[in-house]
Amino acid sequence: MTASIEIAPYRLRPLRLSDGADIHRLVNDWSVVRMLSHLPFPYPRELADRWIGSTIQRQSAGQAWHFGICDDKALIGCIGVSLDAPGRAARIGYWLGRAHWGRGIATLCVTRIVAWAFETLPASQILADVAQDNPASIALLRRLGFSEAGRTTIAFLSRGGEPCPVLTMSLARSGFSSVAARLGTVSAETSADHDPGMTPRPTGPATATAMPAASGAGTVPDGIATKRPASAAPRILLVVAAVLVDRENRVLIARRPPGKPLAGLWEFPGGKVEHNESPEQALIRELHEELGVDLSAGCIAPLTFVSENSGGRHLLMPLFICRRWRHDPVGREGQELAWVSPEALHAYPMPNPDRPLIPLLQELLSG
Ligand SMILES: Nc1nc2c([nH]c(=O)n2[C@H]2C[C@H](O)[C@@H](COP(=O)(O)OP(=O)(O)OP(=O)(O)O)O2)c(=O)[nH]1
Repeated sequence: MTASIEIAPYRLRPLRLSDGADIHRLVNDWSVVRMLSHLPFPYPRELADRWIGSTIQRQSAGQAWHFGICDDKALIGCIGVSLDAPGRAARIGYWLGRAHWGRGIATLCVTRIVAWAFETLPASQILADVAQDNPASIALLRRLGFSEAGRTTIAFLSRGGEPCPVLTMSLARSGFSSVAARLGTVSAETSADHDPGMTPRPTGPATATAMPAASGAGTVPDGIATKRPASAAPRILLVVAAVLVDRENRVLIARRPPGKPLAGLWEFPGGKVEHNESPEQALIRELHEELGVDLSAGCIAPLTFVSENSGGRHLLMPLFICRRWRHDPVGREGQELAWVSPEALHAYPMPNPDRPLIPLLQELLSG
């Protein structure tokens, strides 16, 4: 499941079926809905539920990722990305309830989701379609490095089907560094934009428009924002993983579920290290979330690490080994699990960075 993303004081989290009433209340507002091409106005309550259902399906299919934007009290908007079929381009869309405009929230969220998309998805560019009469959103995207890639006309359902001129803005993966640099500088307090921030297609809660995310280039561990010069090396994606070894010296691997990048490949259980977490804390959390396993009273020892640059991002993955834990591992996120002898690991397709680990484990655990 896609994790929540903290961008204090806000939180981006996957949408839930129970968000329907909030989404309806926020979107059924002319000043918001007029910038969303595929929503009728008035916006019927049941369309919000249908849209949330469709976003959940699209995420499972690995087509789109939508997040609710939440403050400390409630959901205040949505943001998401959808991938085109070849996985080359991701489209971003977002909207905020009117009461939340003008505080830099859209800038903060779009910046973070662009970073997330480039670190997570395979797209080489991110696109945004913006009504030409939405200057605040156009300005926001320009500030983040987007430039005009084309002009078209889209019939806006919200405006009674009226054809409206739309700008397609794009940001290439190679331009990502300038966005990433802003991650360390943009805050809700310091960035005062007008952010009605809405691009018409992607995030509208009426029809199931997908939100994608891009892939493996610039990489920021979720929640870790650092400043760096635009020309610096790729960002580090800090992931922690464990080799759980049973009494027969078999190791546990998990299959990445549909909807995740690298779906279908087998990996060592683990995940991204979050802000303010040590690798050990992240490992204990991830294995509890993913497998229901309790490592806290066990013994986890550093084994080796992976350091590999691929597709513009740099994966740094401390790998721990563990022989004692509480509770039997179960695939709590629907992922397939397998206990495999080190000699048999070659038969399981794994992400490229894991391949050098196989001979190491064979040497360590066999014979
Ligand atoms: N856990 C794990 N990740 C690996 C391995 N090899 C490898 O390249 N990776 C990469 C795949 C992903 O790009 C990244 C892990 O990120 P992830 O998205 O699965 O992390 P997560 O569990 O926090 O996922 P999510 O909640 O954000 O969806 O590390 C491995 O052996 N184990």
